[in-house]
Amino acid sequence: MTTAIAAVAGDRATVRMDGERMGVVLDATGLSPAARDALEAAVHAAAPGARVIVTAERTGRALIAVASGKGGVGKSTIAANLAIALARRGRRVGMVDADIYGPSQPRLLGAEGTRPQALEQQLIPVATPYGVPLLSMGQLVEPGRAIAWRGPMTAGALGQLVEGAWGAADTLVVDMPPGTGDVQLTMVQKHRPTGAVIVSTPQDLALIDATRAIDLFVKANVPIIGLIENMAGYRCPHCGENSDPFGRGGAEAAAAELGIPFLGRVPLELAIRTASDAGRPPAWEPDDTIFAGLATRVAEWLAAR
Ligand SMILES: Nc1ncnc2c1ncn2[C@@H]1O[C@H](COP(=O)(O)OP(=O)(O)OP(=O)(O)O)[C@@H](O)[C@H]1O
Repeated sequence: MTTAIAAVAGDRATVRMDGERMGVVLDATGLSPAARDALEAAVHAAAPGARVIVTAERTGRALIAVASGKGGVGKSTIAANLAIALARRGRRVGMVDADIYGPSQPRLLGAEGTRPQALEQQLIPVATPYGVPLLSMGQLVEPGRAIAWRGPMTAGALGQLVEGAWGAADTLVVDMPPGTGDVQLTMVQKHRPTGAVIVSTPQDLALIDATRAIDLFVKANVPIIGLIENMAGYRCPHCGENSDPFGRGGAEAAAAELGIPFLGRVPLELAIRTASDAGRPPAWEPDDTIFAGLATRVAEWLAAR
């Protein structure tokens, strides 16, 4: 079978055994999307049953997937604020909202109701008041209709967002849907994120889910930049006192156990919710230290790679 793969793909193919199953990594650098698809189909035909992963053409642009094992942990809030905080540190950041089941970036980034224009079939990101241009699933599909989308449609939509006209952007933050579905698989297989940031809450259950999300990236050889603990402790809006209803240090310990870096904690704070829901991300405030700290760690990771 290896000879058959070499016959159709030459040295673009690297064959690995994944347990009982054959895995083929195809380097599609320099190929057009059509040639890439044809090569992938030829390898599938030459090696029936093998798992084929196509690596997208490498550009200098970093792609950071922000993911969580389950919904409602604040992944979108963290993604928006991390993007802004990275932009404030001098990176040129774009936001891809791939959360097909609950695209919230247009609201979080104060760009609700916007629609991107297309130029020669390439989507042009919309500007936001925070210097982070945006393309969102929510701009491509009527609210509530994405639920009925199947794999190929979600894969196509994700491709349109990631391959938009991002111009000078050197970093794309991708707000992933929760869990480990079609969008995640397409993301890791076709678009090869530079790294993944995992968001979790302090409760054990969320961390079990986070572990599943981490696995998906690890199996696909996508490095984990680190874990962010959100809703970590409660900061009282009246007295400013911090309390930890779910205990303290759980996520940090879990990160150590999983062998991944811990990027920091974001407290559960009424002001974060009200400002975020009103389209005024807290990372934009001059006195922000929470998201600035997270962005520093992510920027250092990007610089060191
Ligand atoms: N640190 C925080 N303090 C207070 N509220 C927060 C915090 N983080 C997120 N929230 C609020 O929790 C709610 C859920 O957050 P968000 O939409 O970011 O979660 P999510 O994980 O992206 O959810 P989904 O997967 O459903 O899109 C929002 O109302 C948000 O404002």
